[in-house]
Amino acid sequence: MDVLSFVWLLPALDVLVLHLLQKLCPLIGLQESLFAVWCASLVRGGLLTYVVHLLSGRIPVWLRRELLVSTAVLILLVPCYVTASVLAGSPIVPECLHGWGRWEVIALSYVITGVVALLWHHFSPFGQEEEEENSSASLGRLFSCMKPQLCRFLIVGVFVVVSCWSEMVMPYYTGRMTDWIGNKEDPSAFVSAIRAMTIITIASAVTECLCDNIYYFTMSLVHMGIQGQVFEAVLKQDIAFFDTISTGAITSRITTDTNTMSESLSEKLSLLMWYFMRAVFLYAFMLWVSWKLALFTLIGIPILLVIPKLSGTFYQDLAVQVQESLSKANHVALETFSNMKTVRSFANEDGEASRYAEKLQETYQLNKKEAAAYAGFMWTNSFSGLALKVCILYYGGRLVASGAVSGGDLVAFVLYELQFTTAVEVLLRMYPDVKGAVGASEKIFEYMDRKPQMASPGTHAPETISGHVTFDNVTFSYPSQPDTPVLKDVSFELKPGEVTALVGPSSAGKSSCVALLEAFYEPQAGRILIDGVPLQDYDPRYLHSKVALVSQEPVLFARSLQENICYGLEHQPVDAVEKVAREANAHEFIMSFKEQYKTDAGEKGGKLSGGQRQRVAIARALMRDPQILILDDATSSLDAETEHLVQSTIYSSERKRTVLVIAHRLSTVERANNILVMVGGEVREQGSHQELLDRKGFYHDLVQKQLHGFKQASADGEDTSA
Ligand SMILES: Nc1ncnc2c1ncn2[C@@H]1O[C@H](COP(=O)(O)OP(=O)(O)OP(=O)(O)O)[C@@H](O)[C@H]1O
Repeated sequence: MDVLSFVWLLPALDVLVLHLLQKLCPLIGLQESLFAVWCASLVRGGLLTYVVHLLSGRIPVWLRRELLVSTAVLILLVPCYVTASVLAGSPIVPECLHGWGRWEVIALSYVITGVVALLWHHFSPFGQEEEEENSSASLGRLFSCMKPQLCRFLIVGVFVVVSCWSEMVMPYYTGRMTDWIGNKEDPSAFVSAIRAMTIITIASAVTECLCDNIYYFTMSLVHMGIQGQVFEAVLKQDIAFFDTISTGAITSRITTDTNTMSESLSEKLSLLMWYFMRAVFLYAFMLWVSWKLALFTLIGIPILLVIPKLSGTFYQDLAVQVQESLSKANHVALETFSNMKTVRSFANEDGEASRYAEKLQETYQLNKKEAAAYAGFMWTNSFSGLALKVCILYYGGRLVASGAVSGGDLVAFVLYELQFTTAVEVLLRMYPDVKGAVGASEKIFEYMDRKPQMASPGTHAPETISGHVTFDNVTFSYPSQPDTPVLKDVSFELKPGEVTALVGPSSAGKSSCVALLEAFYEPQAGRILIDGVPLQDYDPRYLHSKVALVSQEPVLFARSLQENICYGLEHQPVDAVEKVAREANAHEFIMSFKEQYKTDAGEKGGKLSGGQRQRVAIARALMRDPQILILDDATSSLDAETEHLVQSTIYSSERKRTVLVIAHRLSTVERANNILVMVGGEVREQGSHQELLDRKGFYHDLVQKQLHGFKQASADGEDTSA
């Protein structure tokens, strides 16, 4: 069934239901009463809503939503009109009462509904079906995060009910006192009312205090849980994720977004709970005092409900935009502070300051819009609330004049009503905030739900591996640049007990081979095997305990040197730490520090020189006693003598490990068992140093160029000294 035929089917069904009801009502004795109108309308509405839901799988979500709104308007038009005129004192007009069975009334109600539907379609911000689904999904997720604290929330709920009930009886006693002042028939009534009010006030204050205490404590537990979960989820992501999303955006998500969400939730949810309970109790008391006035109040409530729904979504969108804009500003600040030396050396403090100011300006513009949306929402809310109060006073005055209610009842009702509209207003005012929190949570759950793009991790973890690595026709491009292959049909082997060197010009793809061997990415074609088993079949933890990498720019953590060397390994004996530090030729300089192995490395190892950082990083890799050791230009910052010492350790080690060395300084790799020459993402040559020199190919050219470069540099040096 197409959308159009469905839209026609609904009115046809409606007219049929109306005719049936018109015939049925007199048969079952429902005539000329308000009750009959409401019963018939509820049956009609129920049937239409059921049909919309029944066929909802075949129509778009937006149409279902709009049909439901139209159905609500359609079925409420006549009963609301009849009720309002009856409450205003007009007698029941049978024609009017049965209006929903007359053609012209049906036609008129359809015209009004059509106009409302059109206005709704154009001005309702609920255009995006996905958004709505996301919102409710996020809300569901938020509640599921609170589930573990269900018991505490139940206790809070009980306290809320007790406290609200205590508050509710106050206006009742005030009303009784008004009657006592008017009549003075029962002198003890005043004293007992005052006594009851005192006891109830104390009880209410105590329960409220207890409730708030438990609630805020529970919410901080929920916050802690969510923050921990997001952090864990981010840590599990593949490296491509960190390539595409800035560190600023990630940290903002973990800190700012979770804070915004928890703050708004803990504060607003508490208010929501209190005021909702209050509204329920207040309305019950209002019904008890005067059902007519209570019904009259209820008619005005839908007006108060529609406004926040409209502005709430607008506000939510703005809240998301503000969060994004803030995260961009954070990113600029983070990038600047983490590269402070570069900024200073280029004297670009002003440039960075204006870049930051630019981002803040964007946030400010959005904040202005957000504030305007909030102010508009508040204004419409207060205005509609005020209008409702005036109408109630007018109608209440007429009821007192006719003797339907006493003066004391009217006072009690007005007191209840004042509190009730305040409660509804607060509930509605919080709606955008809760929506804002849901907006922030959507982004958080996006991270929590994000599945790493790589194939699910393997489980292969043999007791030992020999470390035979095979690159078998590997083709690879980075996920951020899928159309630019950086490795093309690359094949080579790394044998246990041998040192293999990877050389070639810059951007040849050497580090990309390392990234693949570290399983940071997966190749688009070909396979990488260790001891004949595909890399992705290995358990990632096991793999990283067997394969260790010292990268081009090793990053140390702002912890002691000992902690840095033992990174990822717990409780290592001091002897073992010193042994690997000696092998990496780091022991001597570490001992020269006042605090020796306890010396703090500074942020990113900033308190050490480049060469010292590299040696600590080599020690860190050796500490794991890896079967496969990768040194990606890891000795580039060392002086010739230190580099020679470090290399001696690696080349002459008794441990028969597989070593892959990447180096720009070709003198470093002369002793390697096998040298692979990479150019433009392909392996062009391989062999020993001598074999490659004899071949007079790329390697020979590279060596010649470096030799020439050195000679030129020394000649320049001599000239200058002369
Ligand atoms: N994370 C990344 N995302 C996208 N492209 C990348 C990424 N890392 C490297 N590349 C690109 O891959 C190509 C090969 O880079 P790679 O780092 O493997 O070269 P290299 O031979 O190690 O160079 P160098 O000797 O200068 O370190 C380059 O063109 C580079 O721009």
